[in-house]
Amino acid sequence: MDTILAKWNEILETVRVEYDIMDVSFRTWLLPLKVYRVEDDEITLLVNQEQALTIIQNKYMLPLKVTIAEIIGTEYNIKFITPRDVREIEKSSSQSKPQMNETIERANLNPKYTFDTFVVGGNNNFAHAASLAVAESPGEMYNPLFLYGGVGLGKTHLMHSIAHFILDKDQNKKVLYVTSEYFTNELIEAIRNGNNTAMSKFREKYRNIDVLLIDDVQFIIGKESTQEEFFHTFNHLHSLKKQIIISSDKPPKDMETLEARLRSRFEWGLIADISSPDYETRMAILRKKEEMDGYNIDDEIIKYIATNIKSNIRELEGALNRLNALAKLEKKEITIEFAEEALKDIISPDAKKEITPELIIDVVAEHFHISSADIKGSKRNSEIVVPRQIVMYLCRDMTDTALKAIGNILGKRDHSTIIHGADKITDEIKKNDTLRNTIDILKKKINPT
Ligand SMILES: Nc1ncnc2c1ncn2[C@@H]1O[C@H](COP(=O)(O)OP(=O)(O)OP(=O)(O)O)[C@@H](O)[C@H]1O
Repeated sequence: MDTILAKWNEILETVRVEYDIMDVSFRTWLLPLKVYRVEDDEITLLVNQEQALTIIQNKYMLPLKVTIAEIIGTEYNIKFITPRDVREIEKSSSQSKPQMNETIERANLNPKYTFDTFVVGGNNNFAHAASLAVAESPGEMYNPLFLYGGVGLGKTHLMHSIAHFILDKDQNKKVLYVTSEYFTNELIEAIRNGNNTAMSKFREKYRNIDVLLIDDVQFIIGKESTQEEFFHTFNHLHSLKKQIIISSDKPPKDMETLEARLRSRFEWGLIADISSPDYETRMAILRKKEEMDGYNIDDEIIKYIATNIKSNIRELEGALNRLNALAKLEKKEITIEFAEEALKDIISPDAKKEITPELIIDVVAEHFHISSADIKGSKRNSEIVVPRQIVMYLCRDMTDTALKAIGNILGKRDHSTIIHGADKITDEIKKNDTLRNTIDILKKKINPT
């Protein structure tokens, strides 16, 4: 497009001279033409007045085609459109975009998690190849595809990549990504409703699907009715050759307390692991992230992060974000000393193992897709208040930290506020199965054993 635009005046002038076009004709027919689009071997030109279309097509199409080939060195087809066509094109593209966005939203996908943004390295190349194979022919090759690996190593990213790939090829495919926690909570709700309609709605949702992605399946261990329901969902989809993709923190054979019939089904298809990335892959991931987010950080700093954060890609990315945010906030340059100070909590090997209120705040914030600052802050909407009370409950339950200290960390709150918040959750858990399930999962996330 740029080359054509840059040479457009020269092209018109050449047509005028070589085809001996009178001034008045030149100004009437050729000068108002605008380059609308250049795609592959076709140039689309916008004709401002519908009445001019036939004349331009008949008289000037060939001269333009020949001159463009002479000047640019490539032969293009020339197409003409009118403002009315442009309106149609823009209307239909603005309709198809939200449609795709809606499809992605309905499937529960993160638009950023695609194969394009996934860095392939020695730690994940098998899982990546298996995912690509499944994406290319869902339901045919490996069913289920079982991806496993430690925390923050890219399982979710790969699962979403498969889903995007399938939807890009066929927007009408019914694709659904859910965490096993979400599946469990929906099931609890359906059961709690106590009527057949709720249960059949639940079943219809999960069985009327082409591709089902279930993340973090380890959290259904010990939940009998969830395992039972998932077992039937699995059988139903599998028998119809619908693709199932599962992720977990460990391979099926190590999920000892999972029902045996589910464990054996998880082993039917292909099992692929993702391990910790090596240094080169960590560097490549950081560079990709830097490029995508438009950061400009010294190579020395990138190497420092890649050398020191080894086992969790989420932390690797988090370190880069944190450096960038802090540098902006404090209006400082990112030097090695700055990075050392800013990342000391992440990099210090022992700091992470201990269960601290800070760790609890981070895990709860991530779980509820809010920021740690919100939890410590003063917002009072329920999206924040409930996670904040959960933090109070978990800090009291899982750490020895004094209530006063918990209060201080949580934005200088009084110790009676902490007691009140924690008690509220203790009471609520007794009557609310969904909350109990969430607390259960949060505890496992905070203290995976
Ligand atoms: N190979 C990779 N290339 C680019 N980004 C990656 C890669 N692997 C992981 N990431 C990024 O690291 C972050 C964590 O990845 P993801 O959430 O997929 O991990 P996970 O294994 O599902 O973690 P969890 O066990 O907590 O569910 C994401 O932002 C993801 O985009």
